[in-house]
Amino acid sequence: MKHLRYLNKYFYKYKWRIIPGIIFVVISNIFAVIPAQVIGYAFDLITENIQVYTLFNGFNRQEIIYDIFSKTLLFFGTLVISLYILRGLFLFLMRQTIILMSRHIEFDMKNDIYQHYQRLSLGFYRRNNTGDLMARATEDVNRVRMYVGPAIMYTINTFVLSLLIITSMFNVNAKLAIFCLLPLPLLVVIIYYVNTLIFKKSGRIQERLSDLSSFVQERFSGIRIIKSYVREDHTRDTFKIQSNEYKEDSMSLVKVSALFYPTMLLLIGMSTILTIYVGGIQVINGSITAGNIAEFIIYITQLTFPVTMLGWVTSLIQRAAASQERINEFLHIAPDIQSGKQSEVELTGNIKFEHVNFTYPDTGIKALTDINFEIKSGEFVAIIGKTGSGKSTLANLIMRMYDVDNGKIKVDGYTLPELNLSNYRNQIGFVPQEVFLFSDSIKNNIAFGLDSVTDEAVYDAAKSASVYHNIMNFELRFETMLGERGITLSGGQKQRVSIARALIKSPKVLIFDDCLSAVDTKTEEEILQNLGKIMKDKTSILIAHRISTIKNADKIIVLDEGKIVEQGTHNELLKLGGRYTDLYNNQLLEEESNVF
Ligand SMILES: Nc1ncnc2c1ncn2[C@@H]1O[C@H](COP(=O)(O)OP(=O)(O)OP(=O)(O)O)[C@@H](O)[C@H]1O
Repeated sequence: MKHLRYLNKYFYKYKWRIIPGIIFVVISNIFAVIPAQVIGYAFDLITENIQVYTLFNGFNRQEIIYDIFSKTLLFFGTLVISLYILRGLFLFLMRQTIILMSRHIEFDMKNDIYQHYQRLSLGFYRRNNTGDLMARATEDVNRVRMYVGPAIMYTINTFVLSLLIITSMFNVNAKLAIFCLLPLPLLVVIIYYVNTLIFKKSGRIQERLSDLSSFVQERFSGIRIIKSYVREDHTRDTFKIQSNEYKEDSMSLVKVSALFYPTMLLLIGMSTILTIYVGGIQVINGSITAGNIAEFIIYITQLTFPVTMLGWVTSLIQRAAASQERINEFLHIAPDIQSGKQSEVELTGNIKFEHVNFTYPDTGIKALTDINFEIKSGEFVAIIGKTGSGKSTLANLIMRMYDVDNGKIKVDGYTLPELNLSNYRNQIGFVPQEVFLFSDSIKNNIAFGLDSVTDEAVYDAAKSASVYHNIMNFELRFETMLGERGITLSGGQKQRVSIARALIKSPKVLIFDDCLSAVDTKTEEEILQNLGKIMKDKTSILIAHRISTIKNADKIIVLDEGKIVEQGTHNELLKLGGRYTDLYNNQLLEEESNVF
């Protein structure tokens, strides 16, 4: 329960909704109790009037009595209807304040959670799967909303109504009140247990459904693989098994729900029978009137719904507490990467690694060992090495996606943790190894890193990335949609759009993480030439596998198993006759064999 305390700040924020809400609940319940008393009174009046009417049998006064009698009845009827209309009005106002407040809180919470998620570092996203992140921001928030809205509203409502009704009942007759209320606690307990069971079962159904939809989503995304490996039948069978589990769970829920209403009706029926039986004896004794029985029966009917709600509300609160605990678990995670205190600086692009060691926190894989090098501002530096040698890790460390274990990375003399993170990252153009394009137009994908942009700037960036002509060949040109409902770009086109996205920022430092792999050598050369012009006097770091891509670099760093094994220019490294020369010779051999 303590987890729900987190919500108090929202209640405080919306106090001017919840306070009137409570007042409306009280008023609406007063208008629920008064009609029962009026009906009881009218009931007694009817019995008395009928007696008087029969007394005047044969006299012409009987007509006048009949007239008075029907007018009184009409008056009571109108009164009851007016009272119920007023109750309806206040019920409407109660919902308008409390349920609306719950929607505001839901909105605030979703925004807070989303904002917090964005601040968390890459490690967090690796540790938690997307489905879980989404579930906490949607389903869990929804369960908490059921607490801040309906649960609170019904709790106050049940409390106020029960208080008013029980007081009125005891005012009429204590003995009858006790008999009448006797089955109700049993009803609360049963409803609580049945509801918990229903929630547990529907939770499981929810899980099954989300497993089923993830399964279907993944299989549809991989439909090409399924078809090429002729696994349609196998996939259909797996779907059937999962679908069957969902069906079984749903059937079991239906059984429990089917028991719910009959049990409830049985207990209410018992309460009514007890009231009539005990009340009947009291009427014969003369301690209450027949009208009181009518009044009590209305009370029972009115109490039924709130009492049913009590069991429901208890399970709602339990579920909300569990959901809030899950939400809090993420909200209390502090970002691993904290921005530095240094005010914004304009980078010149001097990067220095001093004895840097780095181990991935989740896997314990030591990716970099004692890395030392310096990139002077304006240099073009290439990083090469076998797969898994730590090249992307190096790029990630420069982007400060992770912090180093020990050693220092200095940029323009500042260590990375000193720098203002957004200001720093904003000045770097990063093209990751795995291209990611949003389901949006090509133009918006290129302009992604900027708040405002001109068409010209987008065209220039596309030209520099040598993708302009490809885009112009599409019917909608730069407005062409990418992603699920749009077109699919080729691997090389995707890489070039991703490069254009980095170039449009006119970054001070540019990092290309093996993003020319799907581009043919002629286009690659063109891009590199454009880059030479754009990045003149700015720092460029290029991670590549092909020596042809990097041979003109000012410095080439050769990595192997997380260590720098060689560094120098192309010619210097060839002279060394070491690892770089081996790579060079291997690639020459490959090219020659390709020719034949
Ligand atoms: N996010 C991660 N979490 C844990 N370990 C990782 C992560 N990313 C990479 N590694 C590990 O770190 C090591 C270096 O990987 P890295 O991606 O830096 O290599 P690379 O040289 O870029 O390889 P490639 O040329 O294949 O892209 C590998 O052993 C890899 O398994």
